[in-house]
This record gives sequence, structure tokens and C-alpha cells, in this order.
Amino acid sequence: MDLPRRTPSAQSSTTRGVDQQPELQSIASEEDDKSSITESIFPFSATDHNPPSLRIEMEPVKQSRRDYQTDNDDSFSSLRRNSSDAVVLTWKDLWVMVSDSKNGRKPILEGLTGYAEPGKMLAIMGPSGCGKSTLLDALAGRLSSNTQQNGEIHLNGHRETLAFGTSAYVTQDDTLMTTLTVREAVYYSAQLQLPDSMSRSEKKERAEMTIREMGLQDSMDTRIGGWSTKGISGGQKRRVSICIEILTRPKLLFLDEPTSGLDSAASYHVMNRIYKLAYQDGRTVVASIHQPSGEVFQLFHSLFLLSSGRTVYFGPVSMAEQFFASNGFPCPKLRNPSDHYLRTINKDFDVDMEQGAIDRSTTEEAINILVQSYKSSKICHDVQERVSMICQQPVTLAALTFPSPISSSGSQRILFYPNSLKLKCTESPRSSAIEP
Ligand SMILES: Nc1ncnc2c1ncn2[C@@H]1O[C@H](COP(=O)(O)OP(=O)(O)OP(=O)(O)O)[C@@H](O)[C@H]1O
Repeated sequence: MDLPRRTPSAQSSTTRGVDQQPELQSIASEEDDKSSITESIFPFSATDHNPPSLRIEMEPVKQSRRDYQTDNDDSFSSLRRNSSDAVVLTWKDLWVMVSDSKNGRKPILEGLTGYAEPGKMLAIMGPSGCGKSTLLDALAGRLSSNTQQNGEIHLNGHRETLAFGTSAYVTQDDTLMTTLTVREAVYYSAQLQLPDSMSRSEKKERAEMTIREMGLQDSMDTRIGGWSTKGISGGQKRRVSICIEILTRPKLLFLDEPTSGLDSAASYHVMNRIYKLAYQDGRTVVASIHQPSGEVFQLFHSLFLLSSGRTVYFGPVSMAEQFFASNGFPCPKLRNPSDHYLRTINKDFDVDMEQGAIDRSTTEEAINILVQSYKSSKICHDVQERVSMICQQPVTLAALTFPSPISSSGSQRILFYPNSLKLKCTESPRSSAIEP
């Protein structure tokens, strides 16, 4: 079910009766037993002269706003911005297992819960091998066949398959045609991916604009190259891969290590561009990232910190420092917070460390403290609640105006609950409702 596509335009809704509106008709048919009430909600007649207006609007659940709002952090305004095709991604109790010849099945991800919202960027971080790519693969529906997945992944609160071009995934490996120039690679991709409704020149313009956005204008006519012929650098290849994936301006963008191979200035430039894509146009961005600089880290709204497939922290970036400090791991002054989080939970090199600054058992202990503390924290509780609310919230994403014979004054709201296919109509000051 593709809700955004089902939503009629305001103009067409005012000029058509409900029986000509397939989306409203299908919702109403789910409510046959309440047909008398829905009739009283939707008997819109074109012959009704000067009817008062009836407004259908999205009403996101507001409870957690207080918990997650930071200075530039307004998920609800971002949901409303371009809300007709915004994507909210949630995952609940997500497990991924692989077959292990010795122990049977081995978990790679252990019961992860979280969400990614429009207009925001989520960073997935953790030591090498902690499960960052596996989480991205699971969320993008690209897990390899030898894995087994349990748990729920929802789009806009329900199981949904996104239409072509709505999501994109920039993988860790740059799979590019080595004989093409940057311009050719992006341009041919634009020809293939962009809709027929765009002319060739529009596609070319989009390709060149995207190349410039990724700071590749000086390398436009350089061959990509490979192991036998030197071409553009590794970092530039990364940017070409990102160009190709953002050509369609996807509403949901997965990026696996988008900044690997980039220097700090280029990393900031690329991530800032992606941030703008997310923030200005209400896109949802999920990126795994290694060692971001302080500036790059600040671009992210939320952080998912993993250790061996377990959640060390999921929540607003702004609250992570306090979480670490309250568990006995304050970030030293002048240290980049993201470095601090990774250093606290990275046990890979403990055995090689000299002078016992940290030993393996201490790091393991630190991880266990943080994992247990997170599980019982208010942040975790709020995240669980938020995910549940997103999966139940009404998602009538466009504001529509209907002539209404039952409202003589004030406005009415009709809320559509996707999981229950029920309608709720409220009117001010009177109220007539089908409760969800
Ligand atoms: N299909 C698979 N079969 C067997 N093991 C797998 C599979 N996918 C992932 N793993 C294992 O799961 C663990 C997590 O891998 P993953 O690639 O998700 O880590 P990562 O955090 O992205 O690592 P890096 O930062 O080094 O890219 C690793 O130990 C990896 O070997």
C-alpha cells in the first residue's frame, strides 16, 4: 500500500464526491459496519451551496516532542514539510542471525529498536565488525541469503514496499565502470534512472548539477579508472557513487561509510550536502560512519552506537554525552565526542596496548555497563514508546479541504490509522467520531 500516492490533491477532493475518490472509498469500505456514520462524514455533495470546510490533516503524535526537540530539531515540522511522500522508518526488536558451523546460529544483531525520520540524519557507529553494514542491509531489505532476520521493520508505520526511486543505497564498494568519465557515468545513470517525463536535457542538467554538488566539477571529464589505468582518487569514486544514488532525489537514503577515503574537508562538504538534502526536502538519511570529525558529527540528529550487534546507545546525538557521563565515562575536554564514544567501546586492540591504560576486561565491562544502563534508561523507554506511536499514528499525510454539511463552523479533522484502517472524525466545538 502506498499511502502518499493514494492521497488526492486538495483541488480534486473539493470537486469530486467521495464515491469518485478511490482512496476514501476503500477506507470507507473497510468500515461497512459503520457505514451510516461514514455516510454522515462523507456525504459531500457538489450541489451543496457555500458549504463550510472540512479539513483532513495529518496529526502526528506529539508526546515525545519534548524529549527529542533540540535547537534545530523539529521532527514534526519536517514531517509536515513535503509530507506527502515523507518516509518514517522504524525497526523493533530486530535480530539478524548467521549459520555458524561450530555453534549453530550466531547473532550479528541482537534485538535492535530504533527509528529514522524525515529531515534528519541518523549515524550508525561502532567498532569494525559491530554490525553497522548488517543493520543498513536489514533496513534496506538487502540481507544476504545465508542470514536470518527476525523483528519488525516498518515504513510510515506499516509494512510497505517503496516504489522504485523512493529509496537508494550507497554501498561500501564503489561499483563503477572504469572506462567512463565522471560525467558519462553520472549522465548515463541519469538517463536510466530518471523518469521519462524528464527531457534528455533536464536529465543532463540534473546529472551535472549533482556532480557539482559533490564537488566533482574539476574531474568531470576524467576517467574513473581502475587497477590497470589510474583515474580519479578513491575519495572521488566515493562521491561519484553518491552522485549516482542521489540523482533521483530519493526520500530514503542509506549510506554505508559515505566518507571513507575522503579528507576531513571533503567529508564535511559531502555530508553537509547530504544534510541539506535531508533537512530542506524532508528526506530520511541513515548512514554508517567511521570516525567523523566534530563538524561532521554535529550534522547528525541521532546516533545508533553498536557493539557486537548490541545497542550501546540509540537516541539524539545531543543526549549521548550526558548518557556516557552519567555512566562514568565523561568526554574529556577538547576530545571529539564521537571519538570518545568509539574509544570507550573499542576492544579490538586492547591486547596490544602497552602500559595497561585500558585492558580488555575493562573495555568489556564498560560496554556491559553502557548496554545494561541503556536498556533501563528513560531514553530507551522513550524510543520504544516513540516507535510504537509511529506505528499507530494516523498518516493521512496531506491536508485536504472538503465541503462539509455537518460542520457549520470551525474545522474538522479526519485521522486515518493505517494499522487498523479506521477513521476518526473530530469537529470543533461538537464532536462526532469513529474511535480507532
Ligand atoms: N552474511 C554473513 N555471513 C557470515 N557472517 C557475516 C555475514 N554478514 C556479516 N557477518 C559478520 O557479522 C559481523 C558484522 O559485520 P558488518 O559488516 O555488519 O560489520 P561492520 O560494523 O559494518 O564492519 P566494518 O566497519 O568493518 O565495515 C562481522 O563479524 C561479519 O563477519
